[in-house]
Amino acid sequence: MDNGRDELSTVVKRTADAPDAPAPGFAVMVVGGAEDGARVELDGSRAVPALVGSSPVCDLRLSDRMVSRRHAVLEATPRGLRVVDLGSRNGVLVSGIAVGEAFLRGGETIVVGETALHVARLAPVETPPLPRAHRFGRMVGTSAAMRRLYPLCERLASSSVPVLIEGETGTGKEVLAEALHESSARAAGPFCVFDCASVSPHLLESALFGHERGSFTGASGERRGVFEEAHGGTLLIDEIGELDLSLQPKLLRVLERGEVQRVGGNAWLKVDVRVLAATRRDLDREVQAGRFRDDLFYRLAVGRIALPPLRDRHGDIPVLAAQFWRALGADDKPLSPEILARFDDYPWPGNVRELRNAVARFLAVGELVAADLKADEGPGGGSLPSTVPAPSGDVIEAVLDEALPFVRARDRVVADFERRYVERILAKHGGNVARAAAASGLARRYFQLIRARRRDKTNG
Ligand SMILES: Nc1ncnc2c1ncn2[C@@H]1O[C@H](COP(=O)(O)OP(=O)(O)OP(=O)(O)O)[C@@H](O)[C@H]1O
Repeated sequence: MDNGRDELSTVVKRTADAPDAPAPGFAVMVVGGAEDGARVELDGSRAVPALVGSSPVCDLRLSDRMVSRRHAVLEATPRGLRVVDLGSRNGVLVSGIAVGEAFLRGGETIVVGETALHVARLAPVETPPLPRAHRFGRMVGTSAAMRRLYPLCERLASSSVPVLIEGETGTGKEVLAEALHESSARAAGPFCVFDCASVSPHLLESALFGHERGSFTGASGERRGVFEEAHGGTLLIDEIGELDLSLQPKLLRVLERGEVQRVGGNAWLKVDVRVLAATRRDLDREVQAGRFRDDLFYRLAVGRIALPPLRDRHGDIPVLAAQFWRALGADDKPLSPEILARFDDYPWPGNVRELRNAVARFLAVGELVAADLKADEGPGGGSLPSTVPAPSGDVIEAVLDEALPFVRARDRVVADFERRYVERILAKHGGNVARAAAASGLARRYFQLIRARRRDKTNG
């Protein structure tokens, strides 16, 4: 497996509060101590974040023993240099005051552990014009935030290095992973997705690496793991932040050796797989908190892309809504400006997925479902249509036990309800879709849509 970190160590990350205007540039320099004079520059046009800490992955690596492995993150934003304490042991001081997060203008001194860092603002430089591309594969977006990402996506697609894709739920991490695969030299090979959150912990190892017959109770036959399935292609390990600490060294070994060992087996099997990983967690914090191994992070994040939330993609909502409107089978009539304006005003906590679902519901029902677009009800406010009956307690309990974020938990409950509902009503009507749709009181097109969505999820 290729680990061309040196060529492609670029990290592009945009944060929730970074609008489209280019950010000013800053230089942060160590003053005194073993690393006196070491500096990092944060390019305003690309908003490149930098890690400060004692870990080898850090852009500003400090040998100060009072500094945590991942102590703080620095990022150029239009509001100034953003400094965030990553939960360090000894905190971050700006001009003598302890801060969790602060925006600096330049001229300040940041103290981490016993090390002082001087912040200087750089003179503005001419920034290259944004690329004109409006999409990367199936991933659509005309906003500046998205267009800034496309050149990096192109570069990463043409290499075989592991890539870490970060972003809130529904921002399109899986779409991007597939687009990277499809634009790569591996496009003719398989694209496999493995969701660490959907497999129970005791089956994870066998699902990833396979098992030999009789290797544990219930292993009646041998089984290939997803690494073997993805041989010659790309494997997306979704929700990598959920991977149990005990399995992380095993995954690291596979990435280093390019070989897997099935559970209960002795042989090492060669696998040619490009690994992409996705997470909605802040892995920098997970590493700092000791829940994710630094060395595994280093292996996975050779390339790193953070997808911005939809609320920061200025101009993308109408483009995406129109695209979904057409793709979901609407006739030639475009979405009305009133509906687009209401979409544009909404913060979309469930991001592009929530927008797609809202368009699908609008298409099916012909009007916005009353509970949709109520931004004041908290994350995902009210996008559960009022026509959906309460799911059974066992499903809710199971989802609650997983302690997922609200939007994701709600999606799981609705998904489970939809699957069971469709199966039940189809069975009752002998598999006849027209009769099942009529009996459920849904337009046939909407019924088919739910059915296809469930099938996609089951296959995916
Ligand atoms: N930029 C985009 N262009 C077109 N469709 C998109 C885009 N981003 C997301 N989508 C659509 O939004 C939905 C959610 O996307 P996806 O599953 O890739 O999100 P995700 O970030 O992986 O979500 P999660 O973290 O919940 O797994 C899909 O239906 C996908 O097709």
